[in-house]
Amino acid sequence: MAIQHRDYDQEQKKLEETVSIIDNEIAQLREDIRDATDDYVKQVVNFSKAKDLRYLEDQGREKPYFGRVDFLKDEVYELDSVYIGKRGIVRSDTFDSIVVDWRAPIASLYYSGESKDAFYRMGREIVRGEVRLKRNFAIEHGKITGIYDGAVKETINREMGHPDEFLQEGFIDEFLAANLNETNDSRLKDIVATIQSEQNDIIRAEKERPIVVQGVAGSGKTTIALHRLSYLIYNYQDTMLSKKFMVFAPNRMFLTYISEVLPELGVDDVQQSTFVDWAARLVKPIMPKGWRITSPDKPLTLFFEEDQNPREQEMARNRLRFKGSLVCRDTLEQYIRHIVGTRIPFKKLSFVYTRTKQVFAIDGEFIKQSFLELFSNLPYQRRLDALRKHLKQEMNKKFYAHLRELKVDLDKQGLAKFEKMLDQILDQYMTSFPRLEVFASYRELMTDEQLLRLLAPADISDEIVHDVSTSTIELFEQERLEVEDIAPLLYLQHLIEGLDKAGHFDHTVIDEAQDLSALEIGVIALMTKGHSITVVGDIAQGIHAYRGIHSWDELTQGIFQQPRASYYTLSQSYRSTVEIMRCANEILRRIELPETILAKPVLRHGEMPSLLTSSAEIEQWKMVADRVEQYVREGLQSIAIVAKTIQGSKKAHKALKEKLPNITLLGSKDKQYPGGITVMPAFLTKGLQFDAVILLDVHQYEENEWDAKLLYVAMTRPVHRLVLTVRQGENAPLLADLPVDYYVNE
Ligand SMILES: Nc1ncnc2c1ncn2[C@@H]1O[C@H](COP(=O)(O)OP(=O)(O)OP(=O)(O)O)[C@@H](O)[C@H]1O
Repeated sequence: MAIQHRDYDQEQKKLEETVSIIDNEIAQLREDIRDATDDYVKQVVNFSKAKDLRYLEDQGREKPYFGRVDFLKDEVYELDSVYIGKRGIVRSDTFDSIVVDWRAPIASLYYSGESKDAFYRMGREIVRGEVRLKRNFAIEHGKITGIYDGAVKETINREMGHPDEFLQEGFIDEFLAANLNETNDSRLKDIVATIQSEQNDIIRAEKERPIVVQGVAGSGKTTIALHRLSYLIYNYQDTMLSKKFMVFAPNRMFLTYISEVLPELGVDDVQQSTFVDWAARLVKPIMPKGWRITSPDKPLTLFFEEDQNPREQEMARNRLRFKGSLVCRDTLEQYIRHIVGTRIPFKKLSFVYTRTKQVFAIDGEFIKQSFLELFSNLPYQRRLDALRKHLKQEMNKKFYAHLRELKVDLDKQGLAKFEKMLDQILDQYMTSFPRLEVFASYRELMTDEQLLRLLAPADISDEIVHDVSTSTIELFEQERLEVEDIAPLLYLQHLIEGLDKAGHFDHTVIDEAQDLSALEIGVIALMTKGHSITVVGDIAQGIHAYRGIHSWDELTQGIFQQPRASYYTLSQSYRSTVEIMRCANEILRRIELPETILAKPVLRHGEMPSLLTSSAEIEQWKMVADRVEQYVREGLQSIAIVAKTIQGSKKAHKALKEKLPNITLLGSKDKQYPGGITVMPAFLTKGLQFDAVILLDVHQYEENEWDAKLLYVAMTRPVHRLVLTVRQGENAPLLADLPVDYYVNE
């Protein structure tokens, strides 16, 4: 084991030297910032020094680095030995870098592993060479407690051959295994010491290109998207501001959950929001006064609660899917073309200059061509302004040519008079162009069935068009918008007025992106400079039958074409034990998805999932409460009791709160995940993780794609323990083929 490592003494000595340098730096920094100052520049410098000091005192001194990489540069044949830590540390007397920040270009070698032809990028330059050593350290209280050499692929190659065969089975290196076994709470943490090579590629992907990541449950998507923010801000601080970074996630609780890790990564001032909260603020100014937006939970009730009207469900599905689709985007664009084609007369513009009796005219066809071609990239309203300006220039050209021809020299007054007259004529002329108002236009399109039929693509059935317009009429009669109206309204605003550039993001992360609609992602893309977007999600976890992305092609081919998106997949799963993932994968096998890749759990074993069967409700609550108490006694800190629906979670809370007084009921309005014993509906577990999960009434999940996905999401949340409960005599279709040796029946 590590303590006996041949280089142990040498590495321990190196560590002690590093700590001693850090002690000097700490003393120096304390000295530097001791005195208060009025000088603004000094204040800024001191602020930054105080931050460095805090890091060195709190973390740097304790564990200055976690890894080392030895790199033999090709041309100079020089061996660089670099120690890598959470933050870079530079000696202030010699300016030598004693620890390299994990985000620095050269640190990339540490993550890509040993290789004969390794390289890293320094700006535009590519530095090539050979990675001779990749070493990980476990350090506690200034002592090295473990040294692990080699990246997984190389180790296996060296020792056993055929690395890919082993990797298929989730073989991981010892250092990562040691780190994962330490997982004993549900908080998201930084993984800078154990980022895997395929994760590193995503974190360090070029900033100007959108990236789309399909990753299985627990593959680290959320974690690496946040590490990417940290990487970007470190490497592009001249062109990017972290306060202009935006993270979109599915609910407020999840946002608080992820925000805990951001300061650790050195990016504590990024914006975070759900799509609805952010977009609702943008849409408010274009909504009619007094109108409201319906709760985002409403469709969940309609689709997941029992005894709902099937026709109503179908209508809602048709309407909501349409409003979130790229087909809707195309229909909105078609609407603008339709207005231009049918409601603008493009009359001839002409007037008589009374002083010389000269007629000045611009042909209607010329005006039409100018409008269609010259300004096609501008929003409609700005096109009108641009056209007016263009017509004025054309008229002026004609007028001055006329004056030159007559050899007339007009004085200032004469020119001003002409300009005034021209302005009046143009103002009058432009009244023939309808001024579009965003909401009125949207309402017209969505509620006029004939018009919608005319403008929607032919492959959208008449039934869908009918459902969209009749149910939207009903909704609007109650002076209500639904969440799915927001994205098309903003897109229409982009087409008519343009979106406010001041609110643009330097980089955007969209987490759990499969649950947003393609149009919502399209709107976010419009608001992100240079399409610098990181989209992460898992099609298998898309729980909304009525919305969401069904295939990443919708984004890679429908939105991110210029520049083209890079697409990545992650199949290694780090969260749950092998036993839990084996059961969860069985659920996924039951549904056919275009891009399903089953999760490969890392080789971390734990207890078998339990199936608790009860004959009556009262017995079930007792079993659940007993199990929770047992887990608490065992030291598990976060235990989630998960019902299929909101109603179910309320019922469970009521039934359990006497037996478990510390239990907290969570709903989508909650902002804080309190830890401990919680009860919540399955959709709310999205993205979170818990030590243990108890899934209530699994027989309620029906044999359809959406219920299977919802169950899969909930089953992939626990780090250590999974319990499923069913009622005796009830058929649980999604568990029907679960091999009996995959769980313990109790
Ligand atoms: N390279 C790694 N080293 C150590 N832990 C890791 C690594 N990658 C991921 N993890 C851990 O795996 C767990 C799951 O990560 P995360 O929540 O980011 O995954 P996800 O893909 O977003 O999951 P889901 O889609 O299921 O919500 C976390 O506890 C994270 O710390």
